[in-house]
Amino acid sequence: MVRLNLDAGNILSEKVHRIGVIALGSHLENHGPALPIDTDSKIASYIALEAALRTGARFLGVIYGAAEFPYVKHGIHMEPEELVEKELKPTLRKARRLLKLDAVVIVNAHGGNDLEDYMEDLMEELDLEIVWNSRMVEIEGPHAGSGELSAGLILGIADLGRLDECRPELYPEIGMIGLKEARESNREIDRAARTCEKEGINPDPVLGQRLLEDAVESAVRDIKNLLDLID
Ligand SMILES: Nc1nc(N[C@@H]2O[C@H](COP(=O)(O)O)[C@@H](O)[C@H]2O)c(NC=O)c(=O)[nH]1
Ligand SMILES: [Fe+2]
Repeated sequence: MVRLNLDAGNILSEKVHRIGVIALGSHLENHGPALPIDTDSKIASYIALEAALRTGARFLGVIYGAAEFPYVKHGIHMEPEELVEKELKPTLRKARRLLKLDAVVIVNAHGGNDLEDYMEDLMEELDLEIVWNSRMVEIEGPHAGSGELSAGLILGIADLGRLDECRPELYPEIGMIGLKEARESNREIDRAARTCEKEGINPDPVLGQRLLEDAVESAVRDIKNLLDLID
């Protein structure tokens, strides 16, 4: 049996090898003409990878698939139960077994992944400490709005040459301004839509950097807290 060099690399401590960081977003979701359909997965993956690089935690990649409320129709999504049972649970089970993990931080960057209430049972069934981190969704503001576009600008996935086409009458998903059913069904979405209507879409690299840094530092804090938790 090979003895691994657990003390090597930019690690917080040898225990950090037992903590995984996995990204969860959405790969198939319209974000207007200036951002790709997998914007949420790319933002989540950046945050998860950067947090792993800064702490030495295991980067576990990205989950395929995403959930969404039925009244939000801007992409291709699955039911939350299906995402948990068919994607998240088997992936975490395999990671725990193969990498001998004791804990995982799930970095979510898609507003429709309303999975926090599933975490308790998941921890129980997998005998795994799990932290659900949705910091980016909490701070970015409206869907495909200034916040997401600015983060996309920093990641190099935003096409500002198409900014003049970023009009809700052409792309109703922007700020969810044109998603009538979603706005009538969810006060949060309606509020975000009204903010977007008022403020417009303004790409700002300083805002983008600040949002991403805030989200990465949030995931780093979760990893540090888990280090104190696992013995
Ligand atoms: N997709 C859903 N989003 C939201 N909320 C609003 O959208 C963004 C999330 O956009 P993403 O592209 O990152 O998914 C979020 O910041 C909110 O402004 C929902 N509303 C939740 O309360 C939702 O149900 N689905
Ligand atoms: Fe999303």
